[in-house]
Amino acid sequence: EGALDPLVGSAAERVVLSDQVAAAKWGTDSPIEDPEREQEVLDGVAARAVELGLDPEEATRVFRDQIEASKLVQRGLHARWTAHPDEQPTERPDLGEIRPELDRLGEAILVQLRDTDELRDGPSCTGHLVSAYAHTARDLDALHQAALGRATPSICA
Ligand SMILES: C=C(O[C@@H]1C=C(C(=O)O)C=C[C@H]1O)C(=O)O
Repeated sequence: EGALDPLVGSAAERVVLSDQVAAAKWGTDSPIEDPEREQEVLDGVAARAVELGLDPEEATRVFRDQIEASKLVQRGLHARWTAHPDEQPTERPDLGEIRPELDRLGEAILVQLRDTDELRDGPSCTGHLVSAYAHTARDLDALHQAALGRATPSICA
């Protein structure tokens, strides 16, 4: 397993969990983009980054990309469900139960950022990142591959 595989794997899990977010919001008034929740996520990330000895600005940059990737999945799925009503979700998960799962993955991502801090600062980062992306993306469909691509560029400093 490559050095960045766990980190990119957690980013992929967050992208896949965004399917549940998309289903929770489908057919409701809840918009895909919720700036207040985004700010909460980013404030929490910055505070936790300091505790872990990470640069809070770097950690925040990584999470802005995680958030954009999640919205990419949600927009992609809502477009798919509009075009193909037979694929619409039949059950609506509770957003209040999914957000703690997103927070749990966020913690994993932060710990993995800490564990890879030195490697990510060095010249081998891009190679490790491409390799981790390739391993991880194999298991994803095109939408989630695109989202993982959106989630990962900020990983190398
Ligand atoms: C995932 C959500 O959708 C969007 C993406 C967010 C994220 O990735 O953390 C946060 C708020 C929303 O803009 C959500 O509403 O929880």
